[in-house]
Amino acid sequence: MSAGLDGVTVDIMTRNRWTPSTTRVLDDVTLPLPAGTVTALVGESGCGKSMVASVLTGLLPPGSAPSGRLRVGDEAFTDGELVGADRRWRGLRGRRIGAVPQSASTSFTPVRSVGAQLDEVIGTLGGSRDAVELCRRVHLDPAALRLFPHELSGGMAQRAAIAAALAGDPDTIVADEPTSALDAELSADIWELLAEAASTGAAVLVITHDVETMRRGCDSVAVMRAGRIVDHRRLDEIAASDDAYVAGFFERVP
Ligand SMILES: Nc1ncnc2c1ncn2[C@@H]1O[C@H](COP(=O)(O)OP(=O)(O)OP(=O)(O)O)[C@@H](O)[C@H]1O
Ligand code: NI
Repeated sequence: MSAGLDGVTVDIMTRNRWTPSTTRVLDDVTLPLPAGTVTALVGESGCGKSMVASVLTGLLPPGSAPSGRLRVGDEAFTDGELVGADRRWRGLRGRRIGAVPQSASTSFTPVRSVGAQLDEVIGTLGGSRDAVELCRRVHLDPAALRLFPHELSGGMAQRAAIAAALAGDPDTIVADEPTSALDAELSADIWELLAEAASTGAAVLVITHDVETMRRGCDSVAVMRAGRIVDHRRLDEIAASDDAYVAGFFERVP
């Protein structure tokens, strides 16, 4: 099932001493996420990439005033419904939309084994696969289920976090910088894993700074600047852009 943002603008009300002011963090963002593909989202720090993830997961911060439309499969959320208070969000998160956090360490509590925590997620979401099957899907040795989060390597922890995101069999997957803590080889593995999830029909969005290994698993790249999508094309096309801001992200891509 495909997903996508359509003309989404988000203003956040902030209070500076006594003067309320509004910051536009997303400006008319249209980002289609077709089923079966991986879309990468790049852009300078603070340009709004994580806000796009917040829109997709219904987790915009308090004080957000959104407009526009989000589509997830056959569900559509318009304007105020985008803040995530809508009851439909509860059925969506985890089941239709899986989120992979930036740091795997934020997905797991240190006090219980990885297996116990995965079982809990599967139970809550009514997932059809058990923890061992999920491990196989993310190429994680099921022996890791007996371990505590601090006993996993960075790459293993990120695989376990992806396993948790896949537990409810979501058809849209949003990963915010899933490879930022990993070396190039492990990053490439994670991209391949996300591409594998897409090959089973999921729409995958990966927010990243990792242009060197993204070629291992991405179908198109969207570039953001100051809350707007300024370009969105295939990696080979966009890397050859004449625009200095856009091309700047791909300088080190051989
Ligand atoms: N809770 C919040 N309240 C008000 N403004 C916020 C809030 N969270 C983020 N912002 C603002 O929204 C803008 C976009 O932030 P966002 O986190 O989406 O950037 P980003 O592109 O993900 O950056 P990075 O690469 O550093 O993660 C920034 O200007 C930030 O200051
Ligand atoms: Ni971010």
